[in-house]
Amino acid sequence: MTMTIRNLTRRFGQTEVLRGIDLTVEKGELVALLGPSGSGKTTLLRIISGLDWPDAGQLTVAGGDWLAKKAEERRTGFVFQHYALFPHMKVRDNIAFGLTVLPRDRRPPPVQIRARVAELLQFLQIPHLADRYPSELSGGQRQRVALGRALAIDPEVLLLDEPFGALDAQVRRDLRRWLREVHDATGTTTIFVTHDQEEAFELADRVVVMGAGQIEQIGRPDEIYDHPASPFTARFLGLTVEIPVNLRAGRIEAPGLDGSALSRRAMADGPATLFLRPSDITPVPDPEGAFRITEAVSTGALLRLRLEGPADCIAEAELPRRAGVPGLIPGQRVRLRPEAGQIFPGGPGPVQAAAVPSLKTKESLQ
Ligand SMILES: Nc1ncnc2c1ncn2[C@@H]1O[C@H](COP(=O)(O)OP(=O)(O)OP(=O)(O)O)[C@@H](O)[C@H]1O
Repeated sequence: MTMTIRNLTRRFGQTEVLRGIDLTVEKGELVALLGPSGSGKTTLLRIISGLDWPDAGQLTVAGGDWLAKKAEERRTGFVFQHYALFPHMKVRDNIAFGLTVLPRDRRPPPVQIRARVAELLQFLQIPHLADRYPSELSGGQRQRVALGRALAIDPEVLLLDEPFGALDAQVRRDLRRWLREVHDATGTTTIFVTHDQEEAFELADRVVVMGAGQIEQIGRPDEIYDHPASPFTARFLGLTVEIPVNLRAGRIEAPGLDGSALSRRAMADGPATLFLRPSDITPVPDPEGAFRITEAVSTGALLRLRLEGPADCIAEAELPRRAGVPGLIPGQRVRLRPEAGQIFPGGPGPVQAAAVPSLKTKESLQ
């Protein structure tokens, strides 16, 4: 079933924490809510689950009004960052919990509950943990059990709030893959909250970028990565180098910038700001170059350069250290060759948050 959210707002005192959220999640989709701390992701998830209520707006699932239903009537499965397993219950009893507390008329008989738990333990690859207590599990194992408990009731919507946030990087990666497999096998509509870009992009069918209580952009991971629609999204997705440029006949011009690798833009002439990822900048040694290397740091695999340009413009470039371009040492002059980037109208100072003009290939502009 489809979930539709329309113009949802939520205020805490004077602070508007959700400011008109519009979102549709299709049946069986895995959607990631991605955004910095405080952008309203958890508040939105809590409203969907029925743990919190909006001040205005609509939330429907399969056409039915979910705001008219209490949390326990909504059939959502919820997994939090901090394991909310019952410490005095074994794993099998934790997983069974949601079924054992159903009202008598909807509660399956004990034999069916046991069968459902056994099936989930197998499916989630944790049958060997069935008789352990939560204190005898690793963090990753606890989150597998927490997902089992959320899935036991066969939820209409599965809600995950930073479920892997407290785990180390390798376990997170393993669990991410595992979760995607579980999702593909169950087809449960899933909304996943994270502030980790890599996690959102690897896991989700669509990513919803949130900033300050608003949706900044919705799209497939590659779409968003390649074409961030606002300066906010660009900065959040790592396009942290901002260079004031001038647009002339679709060409990007700035002192010390070699824009030859960038396609022409279908934008009006005038001042603009070019947003770049440090890894998309190639510094080319050039005695006449307008940028000067002020710092070079090796992280092992990468060489990170800090560059100072005209009009106090500071840039950062990051390249594989083994590429070993000679001359990239502090004091040397370079020009910058961006391999990819995003441009927004407006010069130095606040950049217009207007929707990004569509990127055209060189061919389509000729
Ligand atoms: N019960 C509450 N009372 C007052 N303010 C609240 C309450 N719950 C959340 N907020 C505020 O609402 C804003 C959004 O919080 P929310 O937890 O939804 O953000 P988030 O994007 O999930 O952040 P994080 O990634 O840190 O969990 C924050 O500024 C927070 O302080």
